[in-house]
Amino acid sequence: MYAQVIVDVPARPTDRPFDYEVPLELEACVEVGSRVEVPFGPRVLQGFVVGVSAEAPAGIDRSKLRTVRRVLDMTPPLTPELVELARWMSGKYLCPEIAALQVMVPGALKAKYDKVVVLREDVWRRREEAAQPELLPTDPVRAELADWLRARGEATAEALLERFPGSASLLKSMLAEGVLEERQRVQDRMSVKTALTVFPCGTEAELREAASALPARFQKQKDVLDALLAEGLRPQRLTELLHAVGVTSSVVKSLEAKGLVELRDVEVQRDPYAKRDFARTQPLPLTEEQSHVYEAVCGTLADGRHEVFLLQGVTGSGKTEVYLQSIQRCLELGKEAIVLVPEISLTPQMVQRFKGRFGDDVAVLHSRLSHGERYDEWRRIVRKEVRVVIGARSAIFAPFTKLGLIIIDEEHESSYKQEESPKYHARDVAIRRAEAAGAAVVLGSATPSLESVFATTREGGRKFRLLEMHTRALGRPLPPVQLVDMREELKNGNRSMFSGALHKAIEERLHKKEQIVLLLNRRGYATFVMCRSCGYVAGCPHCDIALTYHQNSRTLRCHYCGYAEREKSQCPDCQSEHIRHFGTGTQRVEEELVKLFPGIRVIRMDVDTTSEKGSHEKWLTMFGEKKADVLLGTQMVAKGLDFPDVTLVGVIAADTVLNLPDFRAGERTFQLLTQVAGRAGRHTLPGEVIVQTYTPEHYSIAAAAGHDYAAFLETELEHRRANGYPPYARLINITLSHEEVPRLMRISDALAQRLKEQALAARQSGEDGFTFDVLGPVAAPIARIKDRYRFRCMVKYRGDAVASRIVRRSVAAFEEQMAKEKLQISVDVDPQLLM
Ligand SMILES: Nc1ncnc2c1ncn2[C@@H]1O[C@H](COP(=O)(O)OP(=O)(O)OP(=O)(O)O)[C@@H](O)[C@H]1O
Ligand SMILES: [Zn+2]
Ligand SMILES: [Zn+2]
Repeated sequence: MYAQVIVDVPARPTDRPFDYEVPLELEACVEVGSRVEVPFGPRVLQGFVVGVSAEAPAGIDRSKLRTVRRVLDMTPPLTPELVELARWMSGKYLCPEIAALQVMVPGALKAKYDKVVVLREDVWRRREEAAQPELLPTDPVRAELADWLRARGEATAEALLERFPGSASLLKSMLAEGVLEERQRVQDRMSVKTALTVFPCGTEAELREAASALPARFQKQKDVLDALLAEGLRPQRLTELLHAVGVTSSVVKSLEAKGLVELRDVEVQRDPYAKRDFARTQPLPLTEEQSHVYEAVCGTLADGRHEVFLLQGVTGSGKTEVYLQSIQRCLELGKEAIVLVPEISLTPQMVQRFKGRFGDDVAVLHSRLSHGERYDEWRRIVRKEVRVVIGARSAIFAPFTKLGLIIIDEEHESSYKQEESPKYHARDVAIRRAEAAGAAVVLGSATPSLESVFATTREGGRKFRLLEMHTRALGRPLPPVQLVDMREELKNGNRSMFSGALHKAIEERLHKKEQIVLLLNRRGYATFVMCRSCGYVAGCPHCDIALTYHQNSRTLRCHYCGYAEREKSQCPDCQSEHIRHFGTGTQRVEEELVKLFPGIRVIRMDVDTTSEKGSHEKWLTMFGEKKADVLLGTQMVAKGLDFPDVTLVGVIAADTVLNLPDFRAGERTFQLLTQVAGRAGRHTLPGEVIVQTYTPEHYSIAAAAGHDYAAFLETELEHRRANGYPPYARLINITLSHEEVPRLMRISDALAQRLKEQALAARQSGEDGFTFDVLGPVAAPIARIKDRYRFRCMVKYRGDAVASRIVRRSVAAFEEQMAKEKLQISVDVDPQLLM
């Protein structure tokens, strides 16, 4: 048998399958998707099997083929379907195939390489037999060490020295002789967690008898047996048993010596939700709008067809209940389901809703899990112990084999795009995967992305089917939104960050004991340090970006390279002392709230207060228990939260995102305002929203205030069409970086030139149905990071396959330069962030 293997070297020259022979004894465990250890040049590497065949590959000298050394897992971590998906990702996102395969398995399975020592039996025997015995080294440990190693197969040097203390020089000389050999080995970063477990040996009657036969001085041993009997002879973890009975392990060891119990290592599942009880919930009777959507999805599920639905439902319309019941149906049909939610809204509330409905049938995958927890959740999927997975972006790679339904909640979120290689978009990967599996996809949002809405229109080719829900499930209207023009406030002498209207509204809520959500959009709102006399702004010496002020440590830090310096008391340019930090961080809002409303209880949620594991959850639980009046935060308070007593939502400044150099700025602003407004008045109490802004006339802000998606869409599409931006075209960002500007400029020009030539060549060779425009090169919006200058070419294209090929070929021409002179070229297909 032969295997085609993609090896763990993420570089272009090795980005293809290599052929290996599979030894007979491994044939049973090698399949497409297996992880193997193979020799590669002088090294040993991890690789993934992407093809197997009974015949030797044509045109290959069999005697030259090297063999697979080891299969790393009994069950392949990937399915053939995922291997195929990785190939597609590599083509679409222009990343090495190994990068796509690696992103599909948990971090714990990423290879770590270490060295082991093995005994060369042939050399050993030759020496023992041929040599004159008097010339052989006489160390008595020698033979012992060889025996031990022979029995174990292999051992690390540390293990050897631990077993044979003081034998370092022996080890060295045996290696020099060639009797021992050092080999590289692939090791998993994470092993399964095990715990010593006590297994009672014998029937209940036998153990009772044994217990009573024990002499009185063995009372402790009796206690242990009694404890085991009391638990119905259930195997128990050693530590727990010792703790419960109050004895030491020697007592259990004595029982083991008597053959009454046995101690064995048993795998322990790290279940992050183990200690939690989730109250089981029943399906709610659906509203008319909900059942309309549900029926449509079920129809497709029943047919086992692939179809993409765009579910546009206003905030609070009950999309989650529709997801839950659709999944229920999917499971009844014997299939599996994946639910993607943005990391930020993977809150306990969301997890609770899914665990509550499906109990242990759900695995949860998110980045706050430890490596080990994540690995264990993932293996529950491999072992088919769960049929539903809920998680952030990478959960799309859950190794299911009978996928029936993929749900993507808040489908417009830019966090579905991975910003490092492979730079994939989970929405597009989901659709591709569902297509191959014959599964349905539901994209849900109150504010769908323009790309998705466009795909439901005639002009967009009606690729998705639009389903709408216009009313809230609990019958409340959407809350009225009041826009407050902050320029007017300033004119009227109000210099506070709260307008008169917001101030009054907060006061009212405090009086009525209702709750408040305050949003401070921090993007573009970082606190920077500026001199009031000369306008000097403290910037990073290595990156073209302002330093951010951190109050806790009184330092200025660069968010790109980590550079830090002390707070300044004097302007380095003009020596003035009027240098101070500007901008409104959440901390400052909190301070002001406390000053204006004595006794107010504020929960602040931002990167600073949620970095600890579980803190997110702690704050939200506290807020849910009404232990605070205000939930103040960044984007993370805007989404998915469902608290009945929130009746006021305030936005401190709506325009902070609008001025970013990104064509999606208007879209992002509309989405954020609509989402956060949606947190108010979701249950029985009526809600109210106050949005403070310096540009109330901006169409994004005006449309959000009117809950008018259609108006927003019309204006925004107009802009996009006029400028040739998505959804009318797609983009590829090619960023080049180098330490020297003139060199970088020359290379960038050459790349742009080559892109144009390749496009022309494609057209001349008869390719059509595509467009391909090259913009730039220009300096990137952040023109320097870590002392490397950055230039950018932007490609606007239509026609995926051709465009990818053109870019791939053009970039390939610069490979040598990339290797030789520290040029970096990074390609981002369908970029979400343009910085
Ligand atoms: N059929 C129903 N009957 C009764 N209550 C319902 C029903 N469907 C949903 N709800 C309730 O309505 C509230 C809002 O629902 P949900 O949170 O699912 O809305 P959503 O559409 O996901 O909103 P958002 O986009 O704002 O997150 C929840 O408290 C939910 O329990
Ligand atoms: Zn100055
Ligand atoms: Zn920097």
